[in-house]
Amino acid sequence: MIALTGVAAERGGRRVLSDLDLTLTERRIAIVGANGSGKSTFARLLNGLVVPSEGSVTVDGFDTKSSGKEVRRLVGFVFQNPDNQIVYPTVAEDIGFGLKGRGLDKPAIAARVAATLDRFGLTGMDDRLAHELSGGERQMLALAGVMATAPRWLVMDEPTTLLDLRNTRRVMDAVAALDQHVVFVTHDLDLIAGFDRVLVFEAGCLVADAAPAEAVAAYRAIAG
Ligand SMILES: Nc1ncnc2c1ncn2[C@@H]1O[C@H](COP(=O)(O)OP(=O)(O)OP(=O)(O)O)[C@@H](O)[C@H]1O
Repeated sequence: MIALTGVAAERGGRRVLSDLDLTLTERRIAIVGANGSGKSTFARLLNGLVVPSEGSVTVDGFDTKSSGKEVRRLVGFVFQNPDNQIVYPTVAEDIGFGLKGRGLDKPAIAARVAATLDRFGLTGMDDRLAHELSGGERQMLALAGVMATAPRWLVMDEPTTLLDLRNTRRVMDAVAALDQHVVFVTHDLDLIAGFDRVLVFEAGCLVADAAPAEAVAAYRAIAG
């Protein structure tokens, strides 16, 4: 469970989110709202990339302020642009990187990398240079790299924005197959129809928190 208690957050010294009191337990949670409404900031609060200026955020009891390391193991984060998280030249090295420091020996890392490539449709791409992959392949690599570390929660910040229809479908199919809890930030309202819960942000406030049909109607009403 992720719990936000009396949370406010600042970016660049300015308050951009206020009055957040909610618990997240569902498996598929979407975050929608206008540009600048605070969606990315909310997503970043969940894994400690941003810590609250007021209140607290806890993940399974670990506070993001005082237990950042534990929180980042529990909550994986996928950025809009995969280039922000692919750090190693080849596909296999990049996935292996995230597994270092977890008490796995070399053969165990190799086995986990191979299984992950398989699972995300990247089989045989081990030695491909990440920067030579297509945008869709790079986003799958970013997702695979995070999932290889087996987080309990996955936060995705507009992961399909740079993708064409086919690759968007590919990412959404991969997400649908995950056992993990997923928090998914998007402007594409078609993608979230089957989600359990949708949070709507407007000007730094949570203004609707409901099932998709009701939340999307509230969002459309606000957007005019
Ligand atoms: N690093 C930063 N420094 C200063 N201000 C920031 C920073 N990041 C975000 N902000 C500001 O915080 C507010 C909320 O931004 P945030 O990125 O959370 O919104 P968003 O809803 O994700 O927007 P978008 O849909 O455009 O991605 C905006 O006013 C933005 O300008």
